[in-house]
Parts: sequence; structure tokens; C-alpha cells
Amino acid sequence: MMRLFRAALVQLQVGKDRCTNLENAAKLIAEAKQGGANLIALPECFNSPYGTKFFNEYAESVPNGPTCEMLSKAAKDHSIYLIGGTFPEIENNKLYNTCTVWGPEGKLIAKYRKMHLFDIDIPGGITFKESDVLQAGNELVTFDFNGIKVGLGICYDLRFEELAKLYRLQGCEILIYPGAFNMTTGPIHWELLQRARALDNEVYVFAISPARNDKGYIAWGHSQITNPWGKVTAQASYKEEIIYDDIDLTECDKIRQQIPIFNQRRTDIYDTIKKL
Ligand SMILES: O=C(O)CCC(=O)C(=O)O
Repeated sequence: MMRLFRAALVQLQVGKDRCTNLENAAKLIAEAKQGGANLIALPECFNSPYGTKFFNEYAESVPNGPTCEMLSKAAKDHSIYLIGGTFPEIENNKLYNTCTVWGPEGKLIAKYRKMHLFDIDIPGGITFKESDVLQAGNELVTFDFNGIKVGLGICYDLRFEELAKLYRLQGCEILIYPGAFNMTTGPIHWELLQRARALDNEVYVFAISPARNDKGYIAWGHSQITNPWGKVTAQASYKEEIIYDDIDLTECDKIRQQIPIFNQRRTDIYDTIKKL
């Protein structure tokens, strides 16, 4: 069982041209492999600009489109685990915001559809309604990375602590969230939500954002790795860049032993409380 590995989060600059986006992703995945990473993760919406008006145009079926082809090849060529960020998926005329995960042989090993759609309205800040065009996924999805159980979420899912807790209860040690926060909620919530999910569940949290654009939807950037103590161990700026971190899963074992909250939960009480 591998308890030590190098992770790379690739904060891609994403533009309007799908082909350029895919080529750039392939180039930076190769660079991350050169940098020694065994697990490489890409951002939310990395094949298209982020916006409800783009989803239909850039949507692909899984695993047949050009985006999956690039991801599968990159995973195989570099013999890595590749978390393929997200892109709009189409199935039976329905659209989803979907994360695919590829194993070192280039096989699709997991597919997660965003479960909590990003519908918020902050006047003067940000208004967004994914549910105008997307369907929500209905399944928790985990995959095995050399004996380490990893749970998947996407962006707005970070706000839902119940999802993270369910993953922890299923045995996850790492949660990975491709995400594209914005200039209103990013500065105040992005780092805090990840630290909260990490500490609540004594798990590593990886979150991967696109780099900041100067027009359209402006992503906050700041891709981040947080350890099970809730400490940020790597964080990007807002520009295109790769961040690396050497992950030692014994940190997870240690905090779980030293602060054993999961053996101290008062389920005898919680389970008697009416669920709302
Ligand atoms: O929760 C937020 O503030 C941002 C979420 C988001 O950008 C997304 O779900 O894509």
C-alpha cells in the first residue's frame, strides 16, 4: 500500500478554443509528470469557458469525445492517475458537470456528476444558475488509488459537509474537488471551506481551479492542498501554474489516532434527533 506520493494540481488557463485547451492541458500534464507527480488533477470546466451558455456547445459523451481521448492517452503515456477536472457531459440529451478519473493504463476508473448545482444570487456580486441547463448527479463516487480511497466532489459540493462526511464514513482519506470559485465568494470562502472539510473529516482535500481570466467568468484561482489537520500545505496564485505537494498519508493515521473524533461521535443521541 502506498502511503507516500507526490500530487500535482494543474491550474490551467482556459479559453474559448477547445482544441487549444486540450493541447495546453496535455502539455502541462506532461510537465507535472516531469515534476515527479503520480497523481495529477485538473480544474473544473477545463475544456470550455465556464458559463451556462457554453455547456451545450462543449458537451461530450463519456468516454467517446476528444476530451476523454486526451485524458485517457495522457494517463497512459505518463502512467499516472489523472483526475480529469470537469467538462460538460451529454447523455440522452441531458447535460451534467462531470469529473472523470483515469488510471495508469488509460482506463476510465470513475465518473462523478456534480451533485449540488451552483445556483446562487448575490446582488452586485455573483448570480449563477447551473440548474437552468444542467441535471444534478445522484451518486457518491470513490476510486482506489493504490490502496487509498479517494472521494470526488465538484466546486459547490464543497459547501455541503454531509457529502464529505459520507465519504469519510466510507473510508476516504482524500477528497478531490475540481472547482472554479469567483471573485465574490472566492476570497472569503474558498480556503475556509477546504480547511473545514479537511479538519471535520480528518482527510486531505485537494481543490483545483482554472487560472484567472480577464473576461467572462473570472475564476478565483488559488488551487489548494489542505492536510487532515486543516493546514494549507500548498496554494497557487491566480495565474496558470502547477503546484506540488508530497503527501504522507500517515498524517491521516496520526490525527485520527490522536484526536479520535470518529470514535467519539454520539450517534446514540444524533440518531434519536428528527432529521429535517
Ligand atoms: O460556491 C461558490 O461560491 C462557487 C461555486 C462554483 O463556482 C461552482 O459550483 O462552480
